[in-house]
Amino acid sequence: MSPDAGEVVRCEAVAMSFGNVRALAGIDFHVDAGECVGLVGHNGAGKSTLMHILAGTLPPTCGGIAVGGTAQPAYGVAAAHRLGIRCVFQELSLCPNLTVAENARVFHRTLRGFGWRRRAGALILKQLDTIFPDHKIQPGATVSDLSIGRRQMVEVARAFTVTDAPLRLVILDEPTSSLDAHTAGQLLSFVRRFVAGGGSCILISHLLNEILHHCDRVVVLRDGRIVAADQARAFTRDRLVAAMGAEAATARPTRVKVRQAGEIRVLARAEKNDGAKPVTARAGEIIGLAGLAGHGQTKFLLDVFAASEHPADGLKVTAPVALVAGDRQSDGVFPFWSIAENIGIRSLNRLKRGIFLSPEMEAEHAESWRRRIGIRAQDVHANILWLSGGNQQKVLFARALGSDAAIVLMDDPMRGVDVATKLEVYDMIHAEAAKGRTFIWYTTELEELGHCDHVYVFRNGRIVADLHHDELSEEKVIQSSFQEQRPA
Ligand SMILES: Nc1ncnc2c1ncn2[C@@H]1O[C@H](COP(=O)(O)OP(=O)(O)OP(=O)(O)O)[C@@H](O)[C@H]1O
Repeated sequence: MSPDAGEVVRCEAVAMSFGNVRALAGIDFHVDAGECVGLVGHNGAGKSTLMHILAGTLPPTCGGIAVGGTAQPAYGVAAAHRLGIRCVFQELSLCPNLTVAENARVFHRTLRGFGWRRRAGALILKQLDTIFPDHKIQPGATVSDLSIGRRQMVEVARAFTVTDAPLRLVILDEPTSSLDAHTAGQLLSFVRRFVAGGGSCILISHLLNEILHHCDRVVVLRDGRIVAADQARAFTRDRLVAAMGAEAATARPTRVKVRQAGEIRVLARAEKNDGAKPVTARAGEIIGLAGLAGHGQTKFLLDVFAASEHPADGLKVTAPVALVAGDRQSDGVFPFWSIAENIGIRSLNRLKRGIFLSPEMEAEHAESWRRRIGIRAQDVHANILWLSGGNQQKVLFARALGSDAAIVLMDDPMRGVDVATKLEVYDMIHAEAAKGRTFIWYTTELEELGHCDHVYVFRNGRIVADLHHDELSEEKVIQSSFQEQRPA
């Protein structure tokens, strides 16, 4: 490897296999100082694996890594940190039982001695203020009490904090997947400021507009190989999608036929005794929940879910419910179970022979969904954690859609799902709604609201707008997200 002054990191012929799964098939990849490189590819293409190798958390099966032009034969987490390479992983890595400040301290071992907690708090707060000026996160807050969006903000801010070690490259693996459009915009403009100041970033995202508008160069991975690499301005969305191998992934019209009122009614209030309008969802309706992240949408979904089991004040649910969790790490995936068990858990009654669960029926059920929703796994008996993040999310869809639930609650469910799969899932949602299934869908991706019959916008736990499909626009949703509710 020849030294290059402007080069931050380079890997040559890097390959990685997990058993007989080849995640990377020999990759040459580099990042220069002062550039943001976008990395895209289908679910399971190998993006996170490459990032783990660059962050030193996974040693490659073969190939070499050089930092600043110097080969690093003994590369690992400590070396990466010392050399200024940080990573914000897709599955967040904060310690949930520690505070925000304590999590910052874990990263910076020099923060010790008298007053370390205050100094760690000040450090992370300064970075949060810089990246997300209106974050409202307290350094003393326990991480498990924060919403997934706020945890993502802390994780991002922590990666950019500096004490004694240098900071040269920050790898961001789907950093906006749990952020609303406003907060995602703040992060992406900060990334541009960071690279303008000479820092470097790798940005992984399934939101291709983020890649096209905020990266200097784009690299496309497909089945563990680089299939395209060029300046961002040389790509169009269609060229990116085609390079990813998703021929069918052209945008389709999102207009949905507004259906007649049916017999299933979900009647709920966003917050008890607050005078807000009730949410009504009828059979076959696709209802959107919007607004800035953390303004009560997830709580509302969880309240509906709980009310389907136990009657609750002001909340009436008259049909079986399934939930697609957005925070798969804490609420969705059973980590010690196989893919088949994770898919079948919501359908146990239908997978029994006599009184016992039939492993064959469970495997058949999972196999049919593996094919239908394109879960990239060699075997449904494999542990779910062997799947890439997006493929784990597909398992959660399969669990809900394959169940008998008449109402499917979706908590920002497309986190980490690739473009082609998203379009397939949208089609499935429309087909299922046409058959009478009801969807209540919280999304941080504004364009997904176009699939909904109508949309409730949340602010501070209350519904501040009820927008019908025909009057829906991004501006109206954003405007309502920032407006306080008028007195009823
Ligand atoms: N710990 C593991 N054990 C077994 N297989 C793994 C493991 N981690 C990743 N893989 C496999 O390696 C391949 C690449 O996965 P990777 O997570 O790098 O994909 P990705 O491009 O990041 O996908 P996504 O967009 O879904 O996050 C996949 O086939 C995945 O199943």
